[in-house]
Amino acid sequence: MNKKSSRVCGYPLSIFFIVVNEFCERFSYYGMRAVLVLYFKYFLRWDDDLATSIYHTFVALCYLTPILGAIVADSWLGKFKTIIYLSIVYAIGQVAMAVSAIHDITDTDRDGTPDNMTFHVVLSMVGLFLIALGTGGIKPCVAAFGGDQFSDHQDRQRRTFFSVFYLCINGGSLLSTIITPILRAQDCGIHSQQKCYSLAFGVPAALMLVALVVFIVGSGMYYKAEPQGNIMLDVCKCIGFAIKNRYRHRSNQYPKRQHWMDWAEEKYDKLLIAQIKMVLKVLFLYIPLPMFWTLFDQKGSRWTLQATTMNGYFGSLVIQPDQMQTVNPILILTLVPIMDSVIYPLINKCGLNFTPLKRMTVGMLLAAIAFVCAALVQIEIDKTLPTFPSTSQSQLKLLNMGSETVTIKMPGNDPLNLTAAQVSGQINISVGHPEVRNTISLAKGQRQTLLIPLTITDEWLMTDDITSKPQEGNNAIRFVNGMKTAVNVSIPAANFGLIEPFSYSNYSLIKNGKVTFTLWSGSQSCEYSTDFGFGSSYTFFIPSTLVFGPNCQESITAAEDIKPNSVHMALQIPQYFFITAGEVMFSVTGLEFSYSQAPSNMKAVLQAGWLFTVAIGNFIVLIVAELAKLPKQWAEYVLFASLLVAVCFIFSIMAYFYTYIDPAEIEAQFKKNVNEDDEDNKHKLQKTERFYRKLFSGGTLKQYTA
Ligand SMILES: CC(C)C[C@H](NC(=O)[C@@H](N)CC(C)C)C(=O)O
Repeated sequence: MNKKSSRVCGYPLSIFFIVVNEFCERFSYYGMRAVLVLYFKYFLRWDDDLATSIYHTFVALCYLTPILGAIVADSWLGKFKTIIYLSIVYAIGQVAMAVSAIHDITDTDRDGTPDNMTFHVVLSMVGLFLIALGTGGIKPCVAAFGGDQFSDHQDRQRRTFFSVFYLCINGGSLLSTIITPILRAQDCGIHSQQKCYSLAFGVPAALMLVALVVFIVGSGMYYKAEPQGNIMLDVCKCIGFAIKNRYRHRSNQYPKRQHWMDWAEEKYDKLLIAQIKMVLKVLFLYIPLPMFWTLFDQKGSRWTLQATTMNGYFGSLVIQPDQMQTVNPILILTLVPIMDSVIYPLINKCGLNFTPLKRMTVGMLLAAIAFVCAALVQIEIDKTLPTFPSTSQSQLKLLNMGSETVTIKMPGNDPLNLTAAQVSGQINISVGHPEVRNTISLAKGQRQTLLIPLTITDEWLMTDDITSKPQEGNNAIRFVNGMKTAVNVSIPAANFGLIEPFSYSNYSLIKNGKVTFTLWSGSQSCEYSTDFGFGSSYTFFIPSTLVFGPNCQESITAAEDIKPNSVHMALQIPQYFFITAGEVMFSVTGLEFSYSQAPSNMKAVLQAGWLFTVAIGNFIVLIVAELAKLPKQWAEYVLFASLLVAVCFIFSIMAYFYTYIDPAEIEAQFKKNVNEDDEDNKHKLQKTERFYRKLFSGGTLKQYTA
């Protein structure tokens, strides 16, 4: 094999183009993904369920298409051409997404909304399909192509390459997940200014083109392994023949063979059989691995939801719940160099042989620890959550809208004095109590507020209050108007509308931070400013005594229906730390392991097998979450952690019996022996065969040194 491209510090120069390509491609992918759900929801106007389902289907597809790309690369086009062609498909997909997000194209009435939504939906779905084909298709090829650039003796350099490759993945994704949401938030358009999704998709499209150009520029420097015919078809036929032949010779009269694949020997090349054995051995080892990804991929779902129930104020910096996910790539950028240059060498110095499979096992355990941390944080959060009424209970609040003190006697409760404009705390009442006055009807499982009018003999009003934490860390706000005139309340982001006298508005969701409400009654106005945290709910009461003017703020009463989140988001950092440390040990190692243990003609196929474990992991999340349906979130985290520990135990046993191989060495031996036909070499061939028979039945070929 001639792999003599120009070298810098012992590394082939060609890998520079490959890692830059990966950086740009991951920027493109994660940047587009960061705004995808919002595009579905706010541009295509889909509901939450549809948006989430299509999003997850897209992500799952991105991890299924690697198999397609790998087969094309290993059997037909070779990795280089596959990367070029699929990158073009990918870039077209990104451009289609950017064009689909230009509202002006179909906005014939120029009101800012597209008039032919079908056009935008179809174009974006075609775009997403092409992107899934492209990103998934090239993924196993780029990693394997990078590995191909190293000579067989450059194990150490190749390991460093996979670490740098992983750094580029995370550098690109980190940058894009910060940048594209900012681009989306800009206003742009020809006839009307709207949120700029076209720019948020356009920049990733441009980066994909850059990735393609960079990859082509390096063309003259790459080592390009030629595909060796339709290898996947040969593999399938060979396996099929071995199974059939074994079945035909099932009777005891036929001598047993070392490995069931040896039953293909009558028809197939010994080298191919040996290569299939190598692949099957690794694929067998992959069986427990999806469980790691099951936990890992919950960062983007469960953990982000957990963050929405937490307080994101870091001093003057406010972190939004979904921004917590960037902790993962940030930690990757710091942990990969630390592991490579400090931790692993230190472990080595201690005389421990920290083999790839041991690293992966430890990575799994770290992920399980991360979920135990998540469960502990959840228990803390649960302590701070309001107690909502059970199905046989009602909760009632009283708000005295009058200017006199009233005394309220409730069955089973002490008399309660409420001064003017005062709101009581929650009162728990068992519904169906015989003494409850029939003038108010309490609803089971509900929180309600009884608005006591200015004149006590007037009709009493009951409001239905919020019975769950507002979603996504928002604050649910409403106004009660105790004045004799209607009041209009607005803020730049929401309008509560005109609130009639002795009436109340619906809840509006408001983001955290300082908000100034403007109250209008006729030509008179009043400004009311307040600071919101995350996940609270308030009822603001406008009393009959309100005097519009500069000091009006003091007359308004804020009744806290749900406390703002108090458990700090920083408490999620340990779980992010453990899952990322686990990822470095598991994923970076697995990437390199999949390359190093694959036969030369199936490198991309094994990379695809590795990525397939990610796809399966994502499906397991859906299945376990559906089946388990645990009432407490912390219990679900503990369940996932326990499942991973169990799987990790099985994996460690499988790993114990795994023998590391050097595929290049095995292949070289077979090729050499097949080419020589004298007696001596026939003898050698037999010796080699005996050697590999021993190997595939569990002997030790290569002592792995980290
Ligand atoms: C499944 C992984 C091999 C995918 C890998 N992801 C990461 O490296 C993450 N740490 C990135 C983060 C932004 C989620 C990838 O190739 O994207």
